[in-house]
Amino acid sequence: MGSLASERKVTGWAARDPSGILSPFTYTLRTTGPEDVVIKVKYCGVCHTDIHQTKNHLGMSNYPMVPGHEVVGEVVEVGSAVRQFKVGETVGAGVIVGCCRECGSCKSGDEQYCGKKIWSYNDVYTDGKPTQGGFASAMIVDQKFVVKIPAGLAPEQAAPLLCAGVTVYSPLKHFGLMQGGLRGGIMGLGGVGHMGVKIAKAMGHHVTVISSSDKKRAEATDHLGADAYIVSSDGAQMGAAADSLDYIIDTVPVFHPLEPYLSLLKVNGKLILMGVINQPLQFVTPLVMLGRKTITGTFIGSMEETHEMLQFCEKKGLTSMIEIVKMDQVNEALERLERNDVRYRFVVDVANSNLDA
Ligand SMILES: NC(=O)C1=CN([C@@H]2O[C@H](COP(=O)(O)OP(=O)(O)OC[C@H]3O[C@@H](n4cnc5c(N)ncnc54)[C@H](OP(=O)(O)O)[C@@H]3O)[C@@H](O)[C@H]2O)C=CC1
Ligand SMILES: O=C/C=C/c1ccc(O)c(O)c1
Ligand SMILES: [Zn+2]
Ligand SMILES: [Zn+2]
Repeated sequence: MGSLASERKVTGWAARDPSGILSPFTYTLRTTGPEDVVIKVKYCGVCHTDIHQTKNHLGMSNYPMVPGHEVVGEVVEVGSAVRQFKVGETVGAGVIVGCCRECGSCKSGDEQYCGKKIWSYNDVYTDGKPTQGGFASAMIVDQKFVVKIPAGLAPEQAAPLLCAGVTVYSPLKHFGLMQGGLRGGIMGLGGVGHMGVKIAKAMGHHVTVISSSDKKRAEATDHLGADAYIVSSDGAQMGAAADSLDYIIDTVPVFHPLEPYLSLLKVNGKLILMGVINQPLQFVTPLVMLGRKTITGTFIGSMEETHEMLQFCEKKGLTSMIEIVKMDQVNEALERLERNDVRYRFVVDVANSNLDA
């Protein structure tokens, strides 16, 4: 690591084009500013968004791009104005690393909805340099976007919580869906979905998994604690669950009809969209009007919610179900993730990887 005065040279694994294939890439991090925390990356979760971004699914990708926004590591240096973090502590960083601090969202503590937010990768920082993510030996992050990892959470377990975990926790809190006894549906049992089951169960909800196949039924009920499991293509199972759910967390990353799932909601039920889908979805309006139902979206969570969620997970003993890989296996991991072949989150063991391989 360089000194406070110099820029740091780091190695990450970057996509170079929409093939999304990652390879070693060396670049420099900015000189540590007063508010900056320098993080030696230990682990980084692999989110489906990493695929959307590296493969340019949204048409806004810039290359070379080092993905990764479920970052856990060790503080190796802090700027002169940093008081809440100390060298040696285990910390995390997530999807955004900057905001305007002036707008309504920033002032109300919902900085993730800031119109001038800065993404942890595939964006441009205030110094004009590209932001690069956590598939790298180090990151430098403004202290506002760094969070302490509770001692009761293993670092590799905590990594997926920095995106998948807070993405579920935030809407449940915001929409007043944290009280026990609610009946929730989790659509898409993947990285976000499996944390949805765990967090909703820990809140005392009856949880139904809605999956595209029967393959995950046993794990969903026996390992994750789901109370029910529906295969979305099975009309009888879907019909039997009509008008039964207070909310559905929809994590499906591809185009899909909404009407079958709106029919599962009770009156006043909420369909909470999380999947990044760059095609219009549709529904006939009576399905929403005649049950006063809500279709809404949600985006990660605030740093305050991230802190709260980590405390909640530690208190409830929640862990993510992960498959740890080294960086030279990351391209295979991304392929498997895209093929829905992971239970349920890949986590890259960055610190023990040979990044120059
Ligand atoms: N809004 C936000 O803030 C966030 C959004 N995201 C987005 O949410 C989505 C899910 O992310 P993540 O959980 O990491 O992804 P995963 O790939 O881990 O999980 C997605 C799940 O959706 C289901 N699925 C996958 N492909 C299909 C398909 N072709 N048809 C039907 N169902 C399918 C599978 O569940 P099953 O096998 O049960 O059908 C799969 O496990 C992504 O689009 C991601 O970009 C992620 C984090 C934050
Ligand atoms: O995985 C975290 C980010 C999700 C995300 C949500 C919406 C959007 O337009 C994105 O580009 C990413
Ligand atoms: Zn993510
Ligand atoms: Zn703002």
